[in-house]
Amino acid sequence: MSSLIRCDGLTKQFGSKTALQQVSFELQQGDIAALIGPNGAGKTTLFSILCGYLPATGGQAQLLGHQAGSSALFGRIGALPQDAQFDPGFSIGEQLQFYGRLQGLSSKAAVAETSRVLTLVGLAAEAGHKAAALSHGMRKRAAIAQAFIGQPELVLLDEPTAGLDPANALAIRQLISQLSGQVSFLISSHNIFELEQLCNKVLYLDKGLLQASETAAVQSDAPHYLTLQLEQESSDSLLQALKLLPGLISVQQPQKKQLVLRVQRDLADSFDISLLQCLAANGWRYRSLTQGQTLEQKLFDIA
Ligand SMILES: Nc1ncnc2c1ncn2[C@@H]1O[C@H](COP(=O)(O)OP(=O)(O)OP(=O)(O)O)[C@@H](O)[C@H]1O
Repeated sequence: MSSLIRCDGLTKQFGSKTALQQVSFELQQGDIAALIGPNGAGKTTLFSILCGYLPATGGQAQLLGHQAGSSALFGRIGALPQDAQFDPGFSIGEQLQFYGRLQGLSSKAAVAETSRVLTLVGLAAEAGHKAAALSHGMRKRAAIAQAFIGQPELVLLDEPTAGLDPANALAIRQLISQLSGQVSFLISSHNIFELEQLCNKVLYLDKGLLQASETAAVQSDAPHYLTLQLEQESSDSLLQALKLLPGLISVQQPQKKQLVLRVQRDLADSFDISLLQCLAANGWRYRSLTQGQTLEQKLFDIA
């Protein structure tokens, strides 16, 4: 298997501030890797160096066998920067076409590619809209669409689900899952749980240091966990309704407003959808729905 990303002793200083300290790791083609860490850990700095937006202060970063920022990587890598913005003066479609032209596509190919990537993220009908006319979730999906223009081999997504509601976040995870096999991914997030199902590698960064680099090795038959934080206390009728959902193995109630659901892994995606539909249909409001319970515990023995 050939190398997807290889970093050796990567260091980044901003004046006296060390954002990355001797970071070394290697990912292989086909990997779907999670880059996890708290605020200020250095995730965006690492992304920016890999994308060629920022030079490293020391060490090496290679993607697909080339130095980060090399012209040989042009068109082979797609990226969603954390603060991706659209120009308010042009429609989403016009901007994606322009981006396609910058990648060297003909006008006709740029139009076709824009239509392909907007369809991928479920926004084909919104091509003529300006960013201001789209919801936050739609803007995020449009920015993700941009990262897929030109069919890159590697896509870097910095916080692709930040600020999205559970249904939109699920749609993004499903898209990534659907494209895995054709595209390799490096995805950053604060939340290890939401990437648990998607990723086969985990890089854990804290204070600029790579604390752990692990193979996730989630077994295909291991149960999937969901933590549901309710706005009100749970009730018997809610528990009864949840028990009817296909795929549920068991429910625990660690706190009055919190439920931990154990779900069959092969039904996890359809379970998420039926759970959200069940909550909406019964008017049960929830504060958050987070994925998983196991991976961080495996890495750090928190349990
Ligand atoms: N341009 C800059 N100038 C000075 N310091 C910076 C700069 N960019 C980042 N830093 C510092 O480097 C460290 C790492 O920041 P970075 O944005 O990479 O973290 P992060 O893991 O992406 O955080 P978050 O999850 O909050 O986005 C932080 O201490 C930050 O203050």
